[in-house]
Amino acid sequence: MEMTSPPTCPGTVTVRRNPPRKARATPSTNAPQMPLVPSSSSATTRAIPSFPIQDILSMEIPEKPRNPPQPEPSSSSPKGPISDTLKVYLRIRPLLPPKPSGRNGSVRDPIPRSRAKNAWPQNPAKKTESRDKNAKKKNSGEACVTVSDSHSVTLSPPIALQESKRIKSEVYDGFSHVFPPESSQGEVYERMVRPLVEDFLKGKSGMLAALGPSGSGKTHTVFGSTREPGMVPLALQQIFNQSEGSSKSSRSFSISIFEIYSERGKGEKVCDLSLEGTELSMQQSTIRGIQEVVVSDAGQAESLIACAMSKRATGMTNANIQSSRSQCIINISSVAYKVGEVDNNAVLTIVDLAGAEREKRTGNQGARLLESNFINNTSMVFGLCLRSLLEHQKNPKKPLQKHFQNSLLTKYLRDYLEGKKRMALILTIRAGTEDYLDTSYLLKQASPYMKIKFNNNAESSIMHCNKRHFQALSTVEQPKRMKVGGLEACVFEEGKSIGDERKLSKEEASRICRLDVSETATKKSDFVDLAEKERNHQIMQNFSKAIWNVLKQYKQKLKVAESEIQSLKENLSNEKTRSLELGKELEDLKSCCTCSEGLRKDASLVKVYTSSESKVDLKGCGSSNIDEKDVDLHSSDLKASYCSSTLEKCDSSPREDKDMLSQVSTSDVDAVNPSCFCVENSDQQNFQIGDIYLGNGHNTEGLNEYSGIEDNYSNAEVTGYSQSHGMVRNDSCSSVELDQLLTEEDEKSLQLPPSPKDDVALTQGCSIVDVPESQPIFDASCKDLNFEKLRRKLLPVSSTLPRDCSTLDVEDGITEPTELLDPPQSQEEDVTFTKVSEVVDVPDIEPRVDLSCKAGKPKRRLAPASSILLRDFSALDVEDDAEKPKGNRGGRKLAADDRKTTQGRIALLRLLKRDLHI
Ligand SMILES: Nc1ncnc2c1ncn2[C@@H]1O[C@H](COP(=O)(O)OP(=O)(O)OP(=O)(O)O)[C@@H](O)[C@H]1O
Repeated sequence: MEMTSPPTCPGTVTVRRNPPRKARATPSTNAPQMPLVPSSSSATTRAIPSFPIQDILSMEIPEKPRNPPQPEPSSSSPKGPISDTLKVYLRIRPLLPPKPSGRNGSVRDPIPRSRAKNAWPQNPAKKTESRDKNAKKKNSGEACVTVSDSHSVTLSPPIALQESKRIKSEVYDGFSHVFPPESSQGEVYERMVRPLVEDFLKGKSGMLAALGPSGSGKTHTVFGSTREPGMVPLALQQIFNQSEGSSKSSRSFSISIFEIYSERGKGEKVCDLSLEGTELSMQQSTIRGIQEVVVSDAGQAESLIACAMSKRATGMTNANIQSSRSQCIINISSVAYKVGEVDNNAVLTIVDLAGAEREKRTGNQGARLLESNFINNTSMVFGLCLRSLLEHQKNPKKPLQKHFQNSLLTKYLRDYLEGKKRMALILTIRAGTEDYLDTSYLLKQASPYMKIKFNNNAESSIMHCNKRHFQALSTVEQPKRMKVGGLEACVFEEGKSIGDERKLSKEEASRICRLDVSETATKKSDFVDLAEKERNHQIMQNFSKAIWNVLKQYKQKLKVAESEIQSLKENLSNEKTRSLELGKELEDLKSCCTCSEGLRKDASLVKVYTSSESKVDLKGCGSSNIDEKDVDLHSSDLKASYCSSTLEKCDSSPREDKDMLSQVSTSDVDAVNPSCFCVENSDQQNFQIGDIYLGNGHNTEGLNEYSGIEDNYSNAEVTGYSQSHGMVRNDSCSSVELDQLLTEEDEKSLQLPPSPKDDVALTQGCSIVDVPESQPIFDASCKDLNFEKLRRKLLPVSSTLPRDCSTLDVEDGITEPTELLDPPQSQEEDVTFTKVSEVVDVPDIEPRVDLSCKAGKPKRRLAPASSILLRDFSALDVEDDAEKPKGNRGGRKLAADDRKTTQGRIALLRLLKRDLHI
């Protein structure tokens, strides 16, 4: 019997919580979904399909953009290319050029020159001399450029510059490849162009450009010769050979070729070189109207290009027998002619630039020199764009400069110069010592990297001249200074960091001057000044714009000012007109004023009753034509008559009533009597009243008699009007109302005796003007007189009152002027008011005031201005005036004799009248 043990229970049990993960099917694969199979192996084996290896292998994977094979991948090193889109190659032209026979086999030579007119220099002797000179230099065998390796070269200065210890060697690195002088065209093509052509055939555009100084081998490299075909023929052969060999499709290509040139340096033009050579236009980066010639084989393409090159602008210079004077651009485009095949629009562009040239090297003059300026300018702009692209590729943070806008060439090649398309640039240089500056300039401009082994003052001077171009390259160099006073003088100053400063001998200086300074100066003038000119042009343009704006603003301001001036002129004219009107008004007013002056000049007189009596009663005069009211003068009137400074014009009327006249006292100054006193208000005729005393029936003897009396009295006392007495200036007389002067209080104060003699009637013939000589007549304040109360009769002549007397109130007085002042017997009696500033001889007498008569004229009116005159008249001693009647003693004394002299007075008056022509 056999015993079996029970199965043991497992100690731990693993429980799987999460469901088993299932792998998600990959959509990209076409692998079929593998179904879930049972766990049995047989079933599983049947369910698993076989791996679709054949399907996977048959799938077409899209081709990725493939970079061209790098000949020498050394991107990690500075010696390698800095970018795939820009590759810079360097080719060194051999020092000893091949014999001319080799040149004859070039592509251009068999083609006749259609532009022989561009040949330069014209002087064959000079041409030969320059050739010999260049040959000597070339035969020197000295090289300034040595190839360090396949990516770098070393540029060594000439010996003269090395001796100065200021020109040091420079290492230029980073080239995709450096082609030594002995390199062939094929090598250049294989390494540089073939990748481009392959990419082009694969649908990728690219450009090959040759850049270098004149005569360095650009054209030779690009086009080559029959024996040494250049890049273009080699590329065409590859293109068409590969196309023919392609089994899939047959392709054709179109070729367009044009040049950018400048006639005599005036602007840039684009010319089609393919067929007719018509002028083209360019918009943005596109050439309008260019003709593309479809070629089917390499021979056809080469002949087309050869024909175009014959039309290209070329010329002879000292640097190159057949120098290119334009920028030549060849475009090879792929054209699909099979139905259904899509054109990839790839373009292979090959550019042969005109080489930068120095005047000293080329010997260009005139129009050719202008071409040189254009070429140098274009080359410089291209170099600036290239430099900017190189710096941007080294440091993407550095923005690309917009130099491409400054020339048509760079505009057209913008995409390449901005790194958007692939470009292979080959720099061609010459290795001769005489080419050192040109080579150095180009390398500084276009080499990816530069390392200066030694401090080089000459280079620093160039760097200084082109510091804007090579700022990135001058980081290592020590700051140096160099004074270049001109082509003849060359004095170097070593930087402080060097310290081993050594003074140059004259020979060294002159040699350096020959080799460096002149070259530097020329180079500066050729290359650097172009940028300076461009910058100055921009500055001046902006400056002129600013000035223009300022001028515009000033013009607007000027317009505003002119409008203001115009308005001011109008206002001024208005003011002038107004002033003229005012002047006229003033003249009118003055004419009124001049009336009084005229009165003075014309001896117009205002007759004033000068009766010294308080009241003149003509009733008894017997004068038939004198009314009582006309002569009824009060004492105040008398005073007013004095104030008016007028004197009666004496006139002895021949037909006077003798009765009346006889009653006139000798001393009477009868204002009423036409033969009374009259005083010319003119200054010229002042006379003593004593001379005009009336003498009734008296002859001159009576006058003499009177004269004797006069001795006892002053003239004023006798006559009241004497030349030697008070001169009355009534110009200052203001409005005076005499009645106001003689107020009642004044009258009382006057205490004039109410003597009946005061009221002298003419009939009594005892009216005497008793004026004391010691009393002033009137002061200057008695300007305006109120004749209203005087009841004075004015002559028509006196109707025009002086202006200053305008305030005279004569309304009441001017009632019957003619009756009073122009009696029938009287010849002329003018009573005038004296004018302002009129000097009138007024007798030094004091008017007597008949206060008794004041009661009969209670009505008094005070003019507003008279109040002022009251103050003026305050100077008048009224009390004295009141006492004046006492002074009549003389008059009375004379009155006693008047009767005796009446006849004589009349005669005297007549005489006076005759003398005065009154
Ligand atoms: N690598 C080279 N090998 C032999 N000969 C060369 C080479 N490079 C240039 N030459 C010769 O030098 C001369 C000047 O060359 P090329 O005309 O190409 O200069 P370039 O740079 O085009 O001048 P330019 O800018 O004035 O047109 C030509 O006669 C050419 O045959």
